[in-house]
Amino acid sequence: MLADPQSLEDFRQLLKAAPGPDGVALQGARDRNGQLTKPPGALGRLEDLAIWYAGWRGDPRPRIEAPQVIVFAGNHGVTAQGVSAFPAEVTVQMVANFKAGGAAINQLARVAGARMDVHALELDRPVADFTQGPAMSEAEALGAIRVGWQAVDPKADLLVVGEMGIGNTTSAAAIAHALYGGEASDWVGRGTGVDDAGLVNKTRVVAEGVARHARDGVDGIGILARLGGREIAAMAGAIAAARMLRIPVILDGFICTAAAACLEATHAGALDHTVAGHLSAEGAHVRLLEKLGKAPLLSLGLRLGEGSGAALAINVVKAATACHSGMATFAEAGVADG
Ligand SMILES: O=C(O)c1ccc[n+]([C@@H]2O[C@H](COP(=O)([O-])O)[C@@H](O)[C@H]2O)c1
Ligand SMILES: Cc1cc2nc[nH]c2cc1C
Repeated sequence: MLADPQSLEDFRQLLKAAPGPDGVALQGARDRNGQLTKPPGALGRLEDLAIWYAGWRGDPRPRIEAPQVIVFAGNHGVTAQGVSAFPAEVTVQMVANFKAGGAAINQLARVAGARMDVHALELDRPVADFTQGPAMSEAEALGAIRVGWQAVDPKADLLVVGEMGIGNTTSAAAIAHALYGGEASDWVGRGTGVDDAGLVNKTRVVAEGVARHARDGVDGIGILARLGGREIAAMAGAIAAARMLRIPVILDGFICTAAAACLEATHAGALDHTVAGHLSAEGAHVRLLEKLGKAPLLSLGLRLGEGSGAALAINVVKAATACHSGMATFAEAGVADG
């Protein structure tokens, strides 16, 4: 069994000591890719995806049979500042909807052939409003990271982490601003649909939070605790646990990517086992992905969260490995290889 992080410092050390891809499997997959019945490079990014996946799984001819989607939910004290177009009660109501199978992510997980788990994190106890103090104490952040860590099925062969949390685009914008600087307005978007006045207010809230919490010596994990939320910390924990288990991860939208960015800021390379599933319509997602050097697989104008864009991208990664592992080589098919 994968040992839990015992403290935030332990979590930092685990990130640093995490395994890389299997070099032999990577080379085997590259060699196989060069022999498949297609002009070199003709499957575009599907080829890179299949090789990347093979390296992390340690298998030059892998199959995807057990994808897992995990949705984490959390509530945010910063909603008291009027930063969302929807009331905070929607978080608990949507959790009931996930459990009843009625949300978009239930349908998308089913289409992708993925198992889906839902973890609601202390919804009756929102994290603190970060304009007033740290969103979470170290102990609270660790607790949420551990929920995410333990939620990953060691037998899964592909992972999507998604979230539900009214107010969490404010938290994600504050994380991005704290990690990458610029102006607060560079990172703030409309979330569930705030109007122009709402956007101005949200920008002020993000600027205040970052001015209060982003100081020299506060790393990605420190930022995660001070400006994040339980569902955001849980996503970070799950992404890190997947790395220990060599399970490739597909990142979802703006909030999921902000959670992931906290890991990369703490230890460069911590996201090498991840791909960006899609580009969210939340304005700053494109900037965040650029900072991480990740090109999204899909761009469909989604801005839902829940893991929806990443769940759609499971089908793309599955298609990439199906081609890679199922296609005949030139020699097997008796096709002239130019
Ligand atoms: O994934 C995204 O890029 C995304 C963009 C905008 C909104 N959301 C979802 O909307 C909620 C947060 O929006 P807000 O306006 O309450 O901060 C939260 O439940 C997210 O899952 C998600
Ligand atoms: C209805 C609703 C569903 C969501 N799913 C993820 N974020 C959401 C926000 C709202 C408001």
